[in-house]
Amino acid sequence: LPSTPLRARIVSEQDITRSYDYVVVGGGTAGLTVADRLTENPRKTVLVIESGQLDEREDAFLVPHSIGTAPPKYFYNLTSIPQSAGENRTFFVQAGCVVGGGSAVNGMFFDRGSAGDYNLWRDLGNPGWGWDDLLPYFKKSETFHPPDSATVEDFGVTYNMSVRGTSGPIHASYPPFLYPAVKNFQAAFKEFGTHVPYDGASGDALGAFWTPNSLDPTDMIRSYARIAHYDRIASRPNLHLLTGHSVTKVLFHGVTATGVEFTPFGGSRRMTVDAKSEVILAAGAPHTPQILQLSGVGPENLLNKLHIPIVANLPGVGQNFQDHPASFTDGIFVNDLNPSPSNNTNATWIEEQRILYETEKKGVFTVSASNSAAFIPLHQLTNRTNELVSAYASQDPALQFPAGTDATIIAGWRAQRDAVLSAIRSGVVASTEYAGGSAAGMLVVLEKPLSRGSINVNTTNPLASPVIDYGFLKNNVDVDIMVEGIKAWRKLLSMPSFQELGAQPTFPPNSITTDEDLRELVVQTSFPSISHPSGTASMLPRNLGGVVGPNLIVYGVSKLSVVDASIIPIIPGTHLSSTVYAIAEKAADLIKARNA
Ligand SMILES: Cc1cc2nc3c(=O)[nH]c(=O)nc-3n(C[C@H](O)[C@H](O)[C@H](O)COP(=O)(O)OP(=O)(O)OC[C@H]3O[C@@H](n4cnc5c(N)ncnc54)[C@H](O)[C@@H]3O)c2cc1C
Repeated sequence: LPSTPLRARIVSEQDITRSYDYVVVGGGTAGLTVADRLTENPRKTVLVIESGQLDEREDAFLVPHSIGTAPPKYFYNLTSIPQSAGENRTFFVQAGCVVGGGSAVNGMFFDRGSAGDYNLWRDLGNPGWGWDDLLPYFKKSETFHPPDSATVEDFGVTYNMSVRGTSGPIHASYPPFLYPAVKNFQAAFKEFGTHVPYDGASGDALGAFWTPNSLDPTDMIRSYARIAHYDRIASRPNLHLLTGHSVTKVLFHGVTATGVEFTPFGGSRRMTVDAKSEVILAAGAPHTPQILQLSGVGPENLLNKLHIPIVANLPGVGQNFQDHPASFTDGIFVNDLNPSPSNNTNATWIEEQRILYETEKKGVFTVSASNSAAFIPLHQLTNRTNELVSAYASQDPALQFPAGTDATIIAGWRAQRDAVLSAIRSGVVASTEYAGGSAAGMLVVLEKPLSRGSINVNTTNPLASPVIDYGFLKNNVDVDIMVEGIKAWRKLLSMPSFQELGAQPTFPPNSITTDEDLRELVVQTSFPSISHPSGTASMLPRNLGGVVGPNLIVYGVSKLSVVDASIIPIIPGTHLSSTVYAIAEKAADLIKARNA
């Protein structure tokens, strides 16, 4: 295993001082990024409180090939409520409970959305949050390492250094190993008629393109918030990280946040600490709304029901919950190339590859998620775009929510719906991602769902799980678009470059032909999440159900901000980690500026 020295210093309860300039709640992707940037000023003190522990440099965290194998102790035990539009199935909600949060356990796919994705945020009432505004922060967050010349020559990987970062803390690079069938994936999309962006990170993430991983090419290990934003700076005396402790609520004097209450993870003893300048919430989309609601910031009727004293009535807290639902497809390549993912079941080959990784940092152990991406606008998938867009447009927003839903939430959905439909019509956002690249089976992912879920507390016990409702497939047009995605995948397999490999679909089987039957299959077998929870403290105007404004300060209170994936108002067509780093980099600048 890589032997980078362990540098992290964590503090114990006894080391904590009475007050800090900033208390950051959650030492995950966004929280550690913000804490790093704020402690660049040696006169500012920061305490990060994190429920999880430091990982112990297990392969599961560091070795790309081991993604998805972190033991359960590094995850929260969260399950959704039964999803009524998904045959009442419940789903495990993946959220890392470890220093680094999602960045420690994710699939290391490191891409960005299209300019249209972020411009939707800006145009919904968030000046300063469009693509042009965020690009400098995407760049600031990363150091991009170009692929080696063999990869460029063999696979035709293209990249544009002018949109890449060259000195940021997170390393973005290509593994020195790619499965040969990835070439066929890229070629098949071209034959299908999709656009091929030169670099998907340029704001043009519409089509089939190459994308790096969050991978440090020096050691060929995961690059993530724990190493990049904590180990790297752990010796700063103005930064304290308290692990194994959970924040139970934000403390207020009137409507001014003054600090937090916290407890040993899973324990009952309560302690408090003061924040002189700001309490910064970065507990991730599942937990940030829970903390807000328990602190008295949330929907009035919910708080009243639980006898939680109201600090600010904010109906949007915990609403507008989004993720990327996906359908599973499968198939075979009768004439598969060698090596292929099926080699991973060959013990001899794997042992050779392990040795290759340990000795030369090469081979399949450097591979995490795929390096090819396909994010396709709706009109490239189907000729039913107008019909599907009209079906969404004719829906009554009020009918999307239970009776009694606050009018601002309904108005917010209507505004999002209209903006998304206009973006779909003009083809500036992707509707479907095909995740995979080296096999016939791919995840068909819905990028712009219009179903919305919620995350709410149903008890005042801060250690209980919140009630997680994905709102999965509640909007029937989402199902239609997933069906179009599966039909297009079948067509894709019939393209010459996939036929060269003898591609044959096995699931859904060819016997399922009608849209009606495919709809039924989607309802029965698709799932609500590829671990991209977002939107639960949305950055939107207050009259549209927003929780924070473009300055990320929570409405109705002062000295309290949110900086994690919760603020995303409309989920972008991308995996979320690089976007969360960019949000956090921008958040840090906003916080620094207002507390200078
Ligand atoms: C399994 C998985 C696979 C993924 N794959 C990819 C991928 O391949 N590519 C990609 O780009 N994105 C991927 N993502 C998504 C991406 O990693 C997340 O969107 C991103 O990390 C979220 O960052 P965050 O700061 O909002 O939350 P997190 O990084 O989850 O941070 C929240 C932190 O707060 C802590 N916390 C929670 N409650 C409390 C409390 N009460 N007190 C103190 N601490 C608390 C948590 O323990 C956690 O460390 C994946 C996510 C997961 C979970």
